[in-house]
Amino acid sequence: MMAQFQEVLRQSSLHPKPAGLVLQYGTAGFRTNAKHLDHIMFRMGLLATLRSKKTKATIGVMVTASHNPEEDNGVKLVDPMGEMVTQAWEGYATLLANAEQQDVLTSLKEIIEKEAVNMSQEANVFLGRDTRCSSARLSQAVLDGVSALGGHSKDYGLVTTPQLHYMVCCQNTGDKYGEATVEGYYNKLSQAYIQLIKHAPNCTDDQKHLCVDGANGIGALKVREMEAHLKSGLQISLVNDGSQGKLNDQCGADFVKVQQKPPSGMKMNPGERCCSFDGDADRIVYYYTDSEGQFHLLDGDKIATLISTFLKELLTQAGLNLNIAVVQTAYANGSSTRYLEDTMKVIVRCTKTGVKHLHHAAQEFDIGVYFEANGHGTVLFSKSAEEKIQQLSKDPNTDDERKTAALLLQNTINVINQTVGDAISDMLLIEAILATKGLTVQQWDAIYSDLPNRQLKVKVSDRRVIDTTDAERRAVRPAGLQETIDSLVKKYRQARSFVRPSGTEDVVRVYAEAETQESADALAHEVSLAVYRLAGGVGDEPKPLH
Ligand SMILES: CC(=O)N[C@H]1[C@@H](OP(=O)(O)O)O[C@H](CO)[C@@H](O)[C@@H]1O
Ligand SMILES: [Mg+2]
Repeated sequence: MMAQFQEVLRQSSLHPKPAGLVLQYGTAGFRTNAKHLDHIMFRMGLLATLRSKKTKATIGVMVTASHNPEEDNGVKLVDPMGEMVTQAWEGYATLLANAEQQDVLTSLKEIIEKEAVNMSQEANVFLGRDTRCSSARLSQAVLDGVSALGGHSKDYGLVTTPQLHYMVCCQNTGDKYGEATVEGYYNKLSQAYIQLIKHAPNCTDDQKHLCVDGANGIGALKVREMEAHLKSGLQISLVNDGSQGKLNDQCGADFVKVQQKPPSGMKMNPGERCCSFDGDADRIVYYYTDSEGQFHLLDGDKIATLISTFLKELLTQAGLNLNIAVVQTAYANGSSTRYLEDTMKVIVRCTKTGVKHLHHAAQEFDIGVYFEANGHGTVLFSKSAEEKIQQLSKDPNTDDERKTAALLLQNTINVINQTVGDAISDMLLIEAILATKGLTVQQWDAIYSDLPNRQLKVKVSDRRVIDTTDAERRAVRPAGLQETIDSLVKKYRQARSFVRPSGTEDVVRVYAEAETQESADALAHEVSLAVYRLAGGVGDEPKPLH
């Protein structure tokens, strides 16, 4: 053990921490300019190795900064079942990341002791990275961390974030979930997709066509690889494939969602289905322009509605009594929540922002559909739900209609990456649903109409002065803020507004929705002013939008 710690010390000195630099393991891991991350990567290699020893399972490390600019990078840890690393270890990650150079061993030993990690246990770490130019170098730093503690590693190289989550889950379930290779991933998903679209007999080549914006990132590379497996079941036109443009620059899911406009490079014919991935392909949004040239966005809420409608219909056809819930955050459009509750009559849950919260809430149901409005989400099936579906599909006494529904459900399960939101998997599921239901993108969009909404950011000196409750929908601090928001909301029809400190940026986020865009904009502005005045705004006072 002594020799091992000596090796950690030696290697750590090759990955020095800039003195005084403090970073937090935030909503999506560590994320900042790539030049500050070498020591973080090395230390996350160490931590992943400890986590692997502790759980006696393979742990994943993904090097990516998702939708952030090309100059940034970041790292996320993946737990044994492919989920985000558990909260206590996020704390250890922050502790280890911020230890000054001479304190690295002390912090490491503290974690080992607190978690009673058996250091003679074998460790295994899976590594993946996105296409950023800093990612290869930073991946090497992670590998150095793993080897310093004597762990084994497998470097998958360029993969999407959800692909890495998938590999970890496959490995730790003894390949029950699938084969832990990129090829295995393509085979499982594409075979399920091909089975699903067999139930769409009249699908023309036109209907099979989809424009994909790859955000000039890893998703573009992986969609290309996947295409051959789909056997023309989907005709993809890929733009922003990384051959020219810059990663996430004027393109990608985050750009399209926030700017509410198409990415550069996308030529859109009226009514044509288009979608955008983000920089690590764990988010997707759809959109089209109508015959008047008006842009229409179909975000995570519309996706959750489409998927849950489809699943609910199949459950009815199959005669299966399984509960189904949709998990959202406060950012979900009020129209979607109302439609889900009142018309679809599914259970709706609201959690705090951040995928891990949604994922955990979704685990409490037979079938849990979760999506953030920005397009990050997936569907979870409980073990017993999967078993019931499987039994039904094999039962010789089941009539044809029920059997067909059960088989569709089974293929739906197989096309979904249950470990985490996955742009490629979500795309295949959405395409299969539209094809089997014979829906155009306009018909999907017309299921309900979004309430006009606006998101703004306010700079304050310390965003932690804002404290929220009720899944971030109400502010309990500073005094008077919630009362002010309540009285502003009362001025507008169908209005709702809330504020919360961002977990990834140094800002307070303001959300407002109302009957008209003018009202939503005015309300967002007035609430921004209230935040600025009551929560220590810095810089210029927020200006009205119009
Ligand atoms: C309003 C919004 O879109 N917030 C995003 C953003 O979190 P904030 O805590 O709001 O900065 O980044 C998270 C990580 O990618 C994502 O999970 C979340 O949905
Ligand atoms: Mg992402």
